[in-house]
Amino acid sequence: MAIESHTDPLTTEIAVEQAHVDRVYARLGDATRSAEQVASAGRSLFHSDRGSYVREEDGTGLYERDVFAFQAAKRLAVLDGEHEGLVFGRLDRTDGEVRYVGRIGVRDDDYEPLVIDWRAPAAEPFYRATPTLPMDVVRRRVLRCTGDRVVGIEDDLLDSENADGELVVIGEGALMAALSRARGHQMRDIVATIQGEQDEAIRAPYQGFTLISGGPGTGKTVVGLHRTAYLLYSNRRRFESGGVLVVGPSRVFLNYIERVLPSLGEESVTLRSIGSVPSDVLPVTGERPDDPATAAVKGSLRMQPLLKRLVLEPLTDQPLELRLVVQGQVLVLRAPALAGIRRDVLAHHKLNAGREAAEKALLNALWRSRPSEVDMERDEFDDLVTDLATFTMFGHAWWPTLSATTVLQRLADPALTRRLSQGVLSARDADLLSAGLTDLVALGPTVADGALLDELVHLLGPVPPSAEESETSLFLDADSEMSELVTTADRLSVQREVDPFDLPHRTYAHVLIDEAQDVTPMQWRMLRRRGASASWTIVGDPAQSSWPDADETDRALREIIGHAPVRRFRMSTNYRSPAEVFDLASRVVVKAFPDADLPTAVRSTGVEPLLAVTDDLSTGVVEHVRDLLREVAGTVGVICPPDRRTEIEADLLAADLEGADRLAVVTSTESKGLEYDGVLVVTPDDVVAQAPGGVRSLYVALTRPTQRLVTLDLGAPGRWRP
Ligand SMILES: Nc1ncnc2c1ncn2[C@@H]1O[C@H](COP(=O)(O)OP(=O)(O)OP(=O)(O)O)[C@@H](O)[C@H]1O
Repeated sequence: MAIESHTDPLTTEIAVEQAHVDRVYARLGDATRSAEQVASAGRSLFHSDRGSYVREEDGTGLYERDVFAFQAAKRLAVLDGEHEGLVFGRLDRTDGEVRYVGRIGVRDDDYEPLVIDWRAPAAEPFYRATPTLPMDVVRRRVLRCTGDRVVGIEDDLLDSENADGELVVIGEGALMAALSRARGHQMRDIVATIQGEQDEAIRAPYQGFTLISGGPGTGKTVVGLHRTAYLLYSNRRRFESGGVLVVGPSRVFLNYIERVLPSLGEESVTLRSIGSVPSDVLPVTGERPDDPATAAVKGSLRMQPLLKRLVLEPLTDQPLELRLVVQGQVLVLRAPALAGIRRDVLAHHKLNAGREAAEKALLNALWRSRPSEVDMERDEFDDLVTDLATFTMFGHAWWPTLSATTVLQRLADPALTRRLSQGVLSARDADLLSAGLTDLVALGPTVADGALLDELVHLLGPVPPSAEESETSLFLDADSEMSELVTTADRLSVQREVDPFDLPHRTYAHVLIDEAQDVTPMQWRMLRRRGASASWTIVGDPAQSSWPDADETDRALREIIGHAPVRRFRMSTNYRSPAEVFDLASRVVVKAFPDADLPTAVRSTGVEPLLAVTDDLSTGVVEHVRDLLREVAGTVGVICPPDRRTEIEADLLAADLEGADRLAVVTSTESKGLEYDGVLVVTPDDVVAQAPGGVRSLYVALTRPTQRLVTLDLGAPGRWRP
């Protein structure tokens, strides 16, 4: 149908862009069909180490453009058709050239670009050009698409002097439109509206350590994820074969961010919650929280010497002497001799790898202690002794293979813990630790236990597979698998042969740590094992930290960094919270932490936060949640102290609220990194009292809303108010 001249400029421009988008999808359809034929013929020859993935570099027998189109089509298949279009940007340049920018690159039959991948250097001006530095761009256009349909356009005129008189400019800017959109349960990519300072961090070279800091809502998480996609694009061979690990604070957080990388066309990344990082060496993962005081002990570097002592501590039910009969003569090794052998062997071997050496040392000691009546050659003596059932049984009992869980569980005994932790932990901390380990076997490890178990695997050496089986069945439950997202990279690592004498940690070529301010010193040690020769991106905001000893965690991080090159980026704009909400949150945090890095909120809604007081918490919560569900189109979060959660969940369930599928009840710790359109913070004073970070945890809660904030005090205005 011809476009009528009297249609409005938006309709006309949409039709123009739709025509180009149609060409792109048509090209992809054709290319996929022909490339699949070529690829399936060539697959047996060029099968890559990534399963069904034919590498761009491996296409020796395929025409380069076919491989290219095949890759593009494969990536297209993972895009979320309902939300995200393939093409999202257009640049009109001063020289008249038009470039389209998309989630992936697509070329036409003549290998001319129809769409440039957003990560390619040619797409850089899309993110960096400004009216003061237009980089030869006259107009930047953001296309809003639903699947393959163009539904909206937002333009920025960057160089009015060089603009052709016919150039149409539409909309008030894509960023504001994107920021005002209702939020769902999952984070979206921001590929169409990445801002200049964010782009610099995204495209920074991979080597060494890239540290990204900034206050709440400045896009640190989303920038980290886009950087991951950028690194995979720009160094695919290195990062796809070496693996990329993304670590976030919790399973809830992973669920929240899990769509972002696939929507950018990247799937070969391993996402793990901090509690599930050791799942490569342990059959269990930790998602349970500890109470803040116990978590502080478990996360501290003081645990390191304690665990070392624990590994050297003989088991209580170990035999005290070895006694056996050879040629009618009794040979005996008593406790001091056994202790000496144990010490010598452990000086050179990890416990689980030391059994053979221990047996040899026992044979040596027995040989030396034999009475003269024993008359035989050394070889004969060794054969005879090793065949004795007494000797074998002694070996099992005296030098058992130990799992990390079995060893850590010993610290649930307060007397042992107090003795072993002398000079390292106070008596109070030792008791907290013991109490915090009583449920280790019954309930599985806590998040903080994960790093302790990992340290123990490191100290003990892995349990050989045959010995592991009985341990494995202890905890495996449906839940434990959900704390990580299994990707191609994981599946490959599972297929790896296990060498019981080799440390089995999976290592990665790049590691991205989000919410790094909450990583404890013991967790940093655990992470370092996964990225010993990796490059790192570390994202965080100290003002949102739950960790009581900032110096200790800084030290642990500095130790990881060593002399590697460090690059720092600071994000300065808060894209999440309206100015009215962030103003309140900043006043709360600076009262306790005057050095907090406060960004500038980019958006204002004109609606002040509502600071409410109620005499009846149940009624108050239900009323305010009902109002919020009516006022915002997207999600509503109720952020409460841990001890009120069950009661609030029950009240909300009983109230049968309309729109409850948009509603979530979380603690401030769980709300880390998440956001909701409307937020109700219940009894902020209790949040301060019960959460590990005190006022900093309340600051996290107050900075979660994208639209509305309500706080609810019980009985009288709270002490938290600025
Ligand atoms: N350039 C952008 N365009 C559109 N949306 C953006 C942009 N940058 C950030 N956002 C949005 O701002 C919100 C906050 O981003 P993000 O969660 O990454 O911030 P953060 O710095 O990690 O926050 P916090 O420290 O509070 O967890 C998200 O909804 C994100 O999509």
